[in-house]
Amino acid sequence: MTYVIGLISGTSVDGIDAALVDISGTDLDLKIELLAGETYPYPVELRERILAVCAGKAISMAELAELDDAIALAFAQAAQNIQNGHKPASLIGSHGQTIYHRPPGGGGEGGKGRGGEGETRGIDNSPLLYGRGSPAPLGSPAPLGYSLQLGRGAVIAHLTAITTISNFRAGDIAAGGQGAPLVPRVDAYLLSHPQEGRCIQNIGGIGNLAYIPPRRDNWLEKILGWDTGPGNSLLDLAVHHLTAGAKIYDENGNWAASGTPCHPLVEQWLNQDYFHLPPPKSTGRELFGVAYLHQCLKDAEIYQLSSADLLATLTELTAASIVQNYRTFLPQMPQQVFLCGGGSRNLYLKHRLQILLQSIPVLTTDEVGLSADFKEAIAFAVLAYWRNLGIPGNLPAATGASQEVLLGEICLGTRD
Ligand SMILES: Nc1ncnc2c1ncn2[C@@H]1O[C@H](COP(=O)(O)OP(=O)(O)OP(=O)(O)O)[C@@H](O)[C@H]1O
Ligand SMILES: CC(=O)N[C@H]1[C@@H]2OC[C@@H](O2)[C@@H](O)[C@@H]1O[C@H](C)C(=O)O
Repeated sequence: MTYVIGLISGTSVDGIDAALVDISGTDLDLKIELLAGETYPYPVELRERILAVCAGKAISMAELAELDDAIALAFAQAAQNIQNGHKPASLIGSHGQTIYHRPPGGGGEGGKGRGGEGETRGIDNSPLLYGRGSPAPLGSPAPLGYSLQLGRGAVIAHLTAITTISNFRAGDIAAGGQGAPLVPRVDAYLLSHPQEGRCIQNIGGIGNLAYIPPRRDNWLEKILGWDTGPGNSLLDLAVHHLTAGAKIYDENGNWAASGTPCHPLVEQWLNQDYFHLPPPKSTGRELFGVAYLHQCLKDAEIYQLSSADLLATLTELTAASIVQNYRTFLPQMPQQVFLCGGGSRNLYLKHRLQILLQSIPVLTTDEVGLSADFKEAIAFAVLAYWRNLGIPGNLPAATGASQEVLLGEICLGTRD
């Protein structure tokens, strides 16, 4: 039994999800108990700075250092707070805050071409048109991916005096992988079923899935995972735009539910390259961000949609892109789909997924005993625990890495 803290702020940049978890076992005997889970919202000014950088704002190295420190401090504070009233943790797994993600291959599978503010690349700035990009010159190796998470583990380890593992994506990327998604291996051990094939669908800012076949024969070799595309990112940006910043998300999907999706637009948007790119694939706000929303708004002009219709249409894009990913790339459809992440609280989105998936039940991971809100934070606690035991954390079938690797860098929790 080991008390571990998992910390992550995801692509929604809404705050730091912290989980204090009691972990035992290692793979099929892996067990977790969530002792405490809390979201600590970022101070408004820090959130705005992070979002601006994610949207492509150019900052100086000094500003980058300042941002890194502010994030590390907020993560260390979250680690301290989540332990209140509990036995102290012996390990922290801190994902940090992604501010930039470029998938490998240099083909723009999600990391290129969104043309955000500050974007200086001389490429097609239309996020809807930019896709597979130009091939690398003959003889040159495909470029590795790059993924930058802020919130240095060394600072968290020092401030908390707890050994901290961070920078989880770098090892997978060095082995040629996407560096994402990393949660599917944890999902596999916590959520597999002896008879049922399951999809675990995270709907955060970005959506990702883990496909877990029934737990028999060589099931582990058949697990898949990839980023499906937008989760809530476009919805949140649209709500912010439509309310001039007064609201930042569509609570329970109520606003979208009062509108009607424009299906021709959804069909048009589903032609976008990312949805047709075979896995392994990953993406981020670099593609499904501000510039993407603006292109959507432009496309929607000729239909003269109301605000509610626009939100219903963007919600439909999220739901339909998830289902299109399943139908195109899964060896077979799952028997059950379990949602997690903030989007699982969007009742209209959940309803649309259920309609599109017809007879396949759409549930949440809460219904099988794993917190839908804190699953990602729990997963980074488990990844740290594995790293500490010398157990690899990536799933090459999900990330495309050439091999299993140890994920994360260890900073000992010693104070001078
Ligand atoms: N009650 C709710 N109704 C509708 N949407 C909600 C609700 N609660 C949360 N959300 C959505 O969930 C988002 C946050 O989800 P989550 O914390 O899972 O994302 P994330 O972890 O930042 O992203 P990612 O998984 O891509 O890294 C919010 O920005 C909002 O859009
Ligand atoms: C670069 C990065 O932070 N990617 C996130 C993001 O958020 C959802 C999706 O895109 C996912 O694949 C990944 O995170 C989760 C935690 C993962 O690695 O499994």
